[in-house]
Amino acid sequence: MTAINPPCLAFPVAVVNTVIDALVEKGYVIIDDFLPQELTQALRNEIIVLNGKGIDRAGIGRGGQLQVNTNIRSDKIHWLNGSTDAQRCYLAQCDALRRDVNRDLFMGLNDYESHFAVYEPSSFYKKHLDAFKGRSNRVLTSVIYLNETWEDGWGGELVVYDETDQVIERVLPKGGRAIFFLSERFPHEVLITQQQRLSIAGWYRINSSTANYVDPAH
Ligand SMILES: O=C(O)CCC(=O)C(=O)O
Ligand SMILES: [Fe+2]
Repeated sequence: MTAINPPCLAFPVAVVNTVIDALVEKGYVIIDDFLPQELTQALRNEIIVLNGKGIDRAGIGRGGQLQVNTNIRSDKIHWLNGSTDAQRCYLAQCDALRRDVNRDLFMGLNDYESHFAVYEPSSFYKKHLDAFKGRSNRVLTSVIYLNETWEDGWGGELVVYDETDQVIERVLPKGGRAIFFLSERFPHEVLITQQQRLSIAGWYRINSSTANYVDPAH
């Protein structure tokens, strides 16, 4: 595993404020070079090693109701569990962001779950919402991209729609780039990729009495 050097840096205050302001103004934000390069590289190395050993196809739903439906999505995922320095650093910074968001926006987020995702060539994730209104405890979605480079023409863009189904963003999954969006407001899809596409998708969640519902699509 690659050592992280310099050791775990906090997200700069200006970046945290950009996220918070954008969530208030428009409900989403895209930030380049969100993670320090060393951390992006360490996380990328990890997912490549894990993928080499073999990781599972993502399912839809949770627990006993988990189904693998490759018509909807065809990525492979591995949940982060804090078992390496890079994961611990990433999770610690995401948790610090959670506390900052709560402090300023009173969102009451109380945890963050995240998984690596590998989209092999010809993989996709059809249009979906990460949370349905009042039926999920997922509130804020984050996606961090881990490829070193990404070129136009490789496909694999994240297409984000607004509440009236108009395309508002086409995001190239460039390494170090991050997107945050309110989970129940923005339908989105991952277009078919031509190249192996690496990322970490994560969700800030609230505790709620509706937590018995199955979160859609994960
Ligand atoms: O990788 C992306 O750009 C988005 C992935 C996604 O929508 C999800 O995992 O729910
Ligand atoms: Fe999603």
